Amino acid sequence: MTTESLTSEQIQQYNQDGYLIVRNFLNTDEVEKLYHVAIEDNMVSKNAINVNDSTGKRSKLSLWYKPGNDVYGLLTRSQQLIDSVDALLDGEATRSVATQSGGTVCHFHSKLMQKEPLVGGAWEWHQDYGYWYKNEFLLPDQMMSVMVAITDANRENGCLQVIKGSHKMGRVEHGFSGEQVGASQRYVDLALKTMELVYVELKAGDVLFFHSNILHRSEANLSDKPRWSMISCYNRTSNIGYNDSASSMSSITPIDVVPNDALLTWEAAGLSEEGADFLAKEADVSLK
Ligand SMILES: O=C(O)CCC(=O)C(=O)O
Ligand SMILES: [Fe+2]
Repeated sequence: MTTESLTSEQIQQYNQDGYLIVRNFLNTDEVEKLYHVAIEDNMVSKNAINVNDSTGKRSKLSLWYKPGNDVYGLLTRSQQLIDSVDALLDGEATRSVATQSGGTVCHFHSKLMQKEPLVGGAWEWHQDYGYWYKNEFLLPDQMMSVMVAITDANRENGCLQVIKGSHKMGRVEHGFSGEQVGASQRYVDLALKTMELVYVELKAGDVLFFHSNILHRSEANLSDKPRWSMISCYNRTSNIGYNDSASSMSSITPIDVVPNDALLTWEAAGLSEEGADFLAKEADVSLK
């Protein structure tokens, strides 16, 4: 794992663009471990939810709230990742206020996104805060997502696309689009008149940090290569989700941080039955 702190230029770039890519965040051994555990993880497949796109293509995802002692948990709780998130959340102006009010970094949820070759479906344009608003979190600047590429992600296998700078629009209206909830097409079209659409191509081990209000989507995976990634979402203790249904209250529970080498050196396998509180599709207000 990289041990370099984010620079002030990187923080500025995140605040300006709404996202930041850190290349080679994980080294080859770490990615290999993550990949092998993930593809053989019975708990991941057992708890996978299928989400259809508007053309009937199907994506699989497994979502849990409380980060555990499994490989994913050790990564999401690693000092390096938490320090990076801590440096990016809030923006400079409100940082000291958030810290004073106990704004420690918390883990909202993580999901393993499994976009299989040829069948892996698209995700409509949306803001993650478009969903999280329904959970009644009030402060979008205190929420973000971190995508860890477990396999390479590129145009061919349906990498993430973002509209650069769109987080500055604030929350956009969302409505149903097939089984998914998507942002108002009108506002997406208007954003694209002046803002750049960026294909976020990642190599396995690269990490993308993105603001809860950035508009993003991805296309179907029409290639013969899988596109697997883990998305971990973070919050601060100072931002209460008044309608957050997760019983673990992980979104306002400070993270039990682990050293960077835990992922490689601690004995850790896949998800376990006890502890991990998986999302059942019918339980989540934001998917309804
Ligand atoms: O994995 C993707 O392509 C996008 C998924 C996403 O944006 C989400 O689950 O919120
Ligand atoms: Fe998203």
